[in-house]
Amino acid sequence: MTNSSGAGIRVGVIGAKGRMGAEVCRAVEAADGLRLVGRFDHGDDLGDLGGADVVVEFSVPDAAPANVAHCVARGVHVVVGTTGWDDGRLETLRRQLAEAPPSSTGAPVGVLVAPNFAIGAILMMTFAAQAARFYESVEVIELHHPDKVDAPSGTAARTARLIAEAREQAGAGPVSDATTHDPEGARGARVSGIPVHSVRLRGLVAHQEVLLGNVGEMLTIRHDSFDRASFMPGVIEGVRRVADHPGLTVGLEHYLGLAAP
Ligand SMILES: NC(=O)C1=CN([C@@H]2O[C@H](COP(=O)(O)OP(=O)(O)OC[C@H]3O[C@@H](n4cnc5c(N)ncnc54)[C@H](OP(=O)(O)O)[C@@H]3O)[C@@H](O)[C@H]2O)C=CC1
Ligand SMILES: O=C(O)C1=N[C@H](C(=O)O)C[C@H](O)C1
Repeated sequence: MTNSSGAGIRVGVIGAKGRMGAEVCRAVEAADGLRLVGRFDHGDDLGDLGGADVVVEFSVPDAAPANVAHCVARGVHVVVGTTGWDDGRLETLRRQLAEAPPSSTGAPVGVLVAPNFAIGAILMMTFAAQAARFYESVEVIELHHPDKVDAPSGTAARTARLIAEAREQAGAGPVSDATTHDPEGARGARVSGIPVHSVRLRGLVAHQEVLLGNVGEMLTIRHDSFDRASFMPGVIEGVRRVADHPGLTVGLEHYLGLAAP
């Protein structure tokens, strides 16, 4: 995409003072053909978004829907990394997109909501969904830094959902679990019927294991982000391609040929 003036893609960042937002600002400034035109954070007036063609949103789950709605209502494409997009929020966003004005090039607005931009995490989710139907037991363990405000992680919630969908399509039954007494919640959360366990530990960044078990064997699929740099190629790819994907896309895998279009 180039904008109407042909001067590359003008990019705004919401949540620009945060851990991810600051990293995204650096990555945009270093990327060919992208120009950082606005940094916005808590309390800032988003206004005309600095004239951005594409906004990258990394704030907090309770703020992201209003920020994205602001962009969409102004015909600005959005790449969203913030978590918390349940079915209700996604449905509201679809309605907002249906009523949105066209973008600056006249094309319909595109929004990409991606729970994880790291290529390895996307592959982990894809592999887990492929493997899920072959195993009696599946559990997800996500491990993150202790400053993270949401649990389970957006990636774990998405992984559990993809696993559950794959199992349902294959006619696999519920995962085995004889537990009848768990007053402290030691068995973790159930997301789409899949047990999910959240660890918060100083020193960690973002990590996940999917454990799949059968009689006599276990398959472990693990991904580690040791540095937030791991998310940047995916974010930049999203910025470059979001205008070619009108409407709502959930998951960067749809831009990478890893999922049905
Ligand atoms: N999709 C992916 O690949 C990844 C997603 N994430 C997700 O991204 C989100 C941000 O993570 P992280 O950067 O670590 O969090 P941070 O807390 O470091 O950053 C969030 C920033 O957003 C600001 N903020 C709060 N409210 C608003 C608002 N209404 N408008 C604009 N900015 C606001 C915060 O300001 P203040 O602190 O002053 O409130 C803070 O500067 C989380 O949901 C996280 O799970 C994280 C990593 C990768
Ligand atoms: O808060 C984080 O750090 C992360 N959030 C995303 C999530 O909740 O899945 C992506 C990644 O795990 C890092």
